[in-house]
Amino acid sequence: MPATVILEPADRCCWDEPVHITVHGLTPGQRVTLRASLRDEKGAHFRAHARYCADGGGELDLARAPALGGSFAGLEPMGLIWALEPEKPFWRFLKRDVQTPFAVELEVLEGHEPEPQRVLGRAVHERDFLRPGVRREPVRAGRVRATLFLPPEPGRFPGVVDVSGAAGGLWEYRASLLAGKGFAVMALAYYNYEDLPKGIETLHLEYFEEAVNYLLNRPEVKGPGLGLLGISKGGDLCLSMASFLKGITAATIINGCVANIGGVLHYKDETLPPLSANRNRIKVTKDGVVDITDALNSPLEGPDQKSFIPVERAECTFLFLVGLDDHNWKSEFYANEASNRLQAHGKEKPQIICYPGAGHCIEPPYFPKCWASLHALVGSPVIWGGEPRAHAMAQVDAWKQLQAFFHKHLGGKEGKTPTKL
Ligand SMILES: CCCCCCCCCCCCCCCCCCCC(=O)SCCNC(=O)CCNC(=O)[C@H](O)C(C)(C)COP(=O)(O)OP(=O)(O)OC[C@H]1O[C@@H](n2cnc3c(N)ncnc32)[C@H](O)[C@@H]1OP(=O)(O)O
Repeated sequence: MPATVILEPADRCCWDEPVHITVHGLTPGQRVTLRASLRDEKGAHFRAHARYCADGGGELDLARAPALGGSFAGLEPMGLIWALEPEKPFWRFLKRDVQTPFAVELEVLEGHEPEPQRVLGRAVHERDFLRPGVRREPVRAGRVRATLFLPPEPGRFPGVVDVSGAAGGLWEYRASLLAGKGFAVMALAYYNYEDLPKGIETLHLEYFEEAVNYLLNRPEVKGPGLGLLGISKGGDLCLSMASFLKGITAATIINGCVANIGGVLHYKDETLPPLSANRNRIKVTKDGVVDITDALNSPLEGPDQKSFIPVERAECTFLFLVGLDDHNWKSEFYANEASNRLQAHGKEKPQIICYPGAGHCIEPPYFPKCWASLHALVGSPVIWGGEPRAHAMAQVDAWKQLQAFFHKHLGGKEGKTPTKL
């Protein structure tokens, strides 16, 4: 008997939203395997599968039925998405063009055998990166190279600058999704994009200042200050922006470093050198992948203190989101040191939310965790850390927390989101 896959919302939703999957038309207690697959824009295949049993009425509801094994186990209504794994080694799940969705193919297969079985039902679920009506506007203003995303409704919105990690380019997926939640978000490129510097060796905060002023002057942006959202290298850039520039009200740092990283940062007559590293502390795992967790020197010792970002100069409120299994570097230590420095100077204690089992790449909800991939500054694959389920839960919570934080400090909805972890 053919089975019917029912999706709610039907056919499509935004990538950061859950989808409710049920299967109708099975026999009571029937053993089936559900399989999800997706092809990214470079043609790389991602797959996940899980074994289930239908209930006494021949229905399978992923919100009620635990998976009995496969890519994950237990009650995981979104497991088929967050547990997607690349076929290609060291491949990372990324979205390059936010104007097109990812199509997830779902199949219901007969039985629990590991080999392919008869297909009982099938559905395609499209997951969008632009909520209907969200406006996408490329920004080429002065030196600024960015993309601005505006919510569909007319009005003025809390403004956020989104700064990605090292590797450069212009990554829009976080900004486009966040604009769907009522923010005016500018994804900002800062190197390796169009006519911007090719490398990270020398950056000038004046560029970021120009971007901040551009966004603040947009009529759609509710002032008086902006939010900053930075991950990894983007995190230390946001700390520097908050410390040196005017017009910043709130900053969320996802697994950032409290010291300047990768290249020299200049602002007017001040310079922050990059934190130095010791290659002898780089480990190679049993799979032959590089683990750089311990490579960087401490920003509390010797000449490396010059790289410590003077966060005490910042006038804004901070939220640090930390993966406790970050293998890129010591994010918890850096967040605590930022907090210590702020408090030592009489500043407000920042909120630090730590996620056990979460790795370095804390992305929007349901992004499959990447085990290891090419690290632009290292030149070889590095492990990012994170246990898949804990990492997936952290991404859902972090997404809620950063929205609540920005709404609280930039306007819009009030309130604190209690962490579920
Ligand atoms: C034993 C060896 C020892 C080595 C020693 C080295 C010592 C150095 C000292 C180390 C000190 C440690 C210092 C730590 C400092 C860390 C500071 C930085 C912290 C961060 O910011 S980490 C965050 C990383 N960045 C991001 O998250 C942004 C996302 N972008 C990316 O990851 C990259 O841009 C990406 C996807 C790898 C490449 O994108 P792009 O440039 O657009 O891609 P191309 O098409 O041009 O391809 C280039 C290259 O990348 C491969 N590629 C493309 N897509 C992917 C993908 N989805 N997943 C994995 N790999 C991908 C592609 O195949 C190309 O590779 P080639 O080999 O073919 O050139």
